Amino acid sequence: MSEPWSTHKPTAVLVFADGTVIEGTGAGASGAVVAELCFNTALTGYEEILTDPSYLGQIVTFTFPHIGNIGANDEDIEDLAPDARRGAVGAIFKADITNPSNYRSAGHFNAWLEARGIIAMTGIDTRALTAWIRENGMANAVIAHQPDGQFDLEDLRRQAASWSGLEGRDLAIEASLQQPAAWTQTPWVWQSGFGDGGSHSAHIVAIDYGVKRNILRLFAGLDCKVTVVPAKTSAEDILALQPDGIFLSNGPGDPAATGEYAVPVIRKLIDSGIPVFGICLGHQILALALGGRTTKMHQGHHGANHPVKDHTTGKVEIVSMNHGFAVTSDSLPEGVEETHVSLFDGSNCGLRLVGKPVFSVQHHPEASPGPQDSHYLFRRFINMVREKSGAPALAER
Ligand SMILES: NC(=O)CC[C@H](N)C(=O)O
Repeated sequence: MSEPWSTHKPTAVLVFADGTVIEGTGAGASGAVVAELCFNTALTGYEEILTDPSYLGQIVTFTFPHIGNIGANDEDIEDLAPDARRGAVGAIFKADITNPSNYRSAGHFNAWLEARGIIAMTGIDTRALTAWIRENGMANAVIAHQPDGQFDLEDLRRQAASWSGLEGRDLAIEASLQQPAAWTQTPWVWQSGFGDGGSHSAHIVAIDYGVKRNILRLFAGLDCKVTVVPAKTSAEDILALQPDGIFLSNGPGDPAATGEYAVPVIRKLIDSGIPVFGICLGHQILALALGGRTTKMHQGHHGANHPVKDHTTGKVEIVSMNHGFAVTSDSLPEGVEETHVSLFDGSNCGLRLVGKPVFSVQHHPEASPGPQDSHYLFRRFINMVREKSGAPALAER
């Protein structure tokens, strides 16, 4: 038979270093980008996921089949600089993107992807691809979208093969703000939207390795004045701001690479006696500062339904996760206690420095997207701050 079965030409490809090519339909921005391929199993919050700066250098495969059908808006962006395009560089979906249907939508998701420079493809069996990542690990790959369907596959394969990957890469410096900034917005509330922080009971200085907005909102919502400072700010400059608490943010890339400049700063801040709280990358770098080690994970944790146990209370919380590196539990030195553990694989999810107001978690207590079980950690931190000033403690839950 000489007639082709289909005249459909793929307008997007995912190309692996070994030459494997997965064909699909292009969406979002056109072009090609090499990155690490990971998956996210959350059912909601695609806009928050794609704008989480921790995803810089990664392509996100969504296991949930319908992505984009509630459109896009400016309110659900997690990146601090909304136009800076720091976040996931590529995205893979099962279903084609439909017209938006939601009262909060301000535009079509495809146009939003394009404006943010995110290269995407649809028509992929994303659950099968996720099963493949689970077996084989997070691979380096090129995602390419060309409306005319013309691809130089050998060139794309070479790009995938020659990319050195995320290990050893400091991406926090790319995700971080260049100048200090004040943050006042409080969390979104049904029917009234975001609020603005008022009187201030404490000053939190957040070191920005790629911070998510909802973290800052939760601090502002707990009556804190919030100042965000760039990743390379010195301990002296941070202390000059007279913080009551110091926050170490989430962020992209390898904690070991970022730790090179962050660790000496964090050690000095711990010595100052001011309470310190870290999330995700901030947790990993804090572990390094305390003498622990981090490793690259096989498939990472990316989703919104991960069970984590808090050893302090014995309670299990369902959490939002997004990490591809982890703190090695047995590397934690004496005096540093493991406080949280993943019930999926037993990996470390939290630590505290015994006798000091210093602790951190691997998961994302701010959620966005995800369950709010871990919001109590913000109150735990603020209580450390309040204890120092003699203010009465907030209820943790
Ligand atoms: N969300 C984060 O802060 C991620 C931390 C780090 N980049 C990792 O992948 O493990």
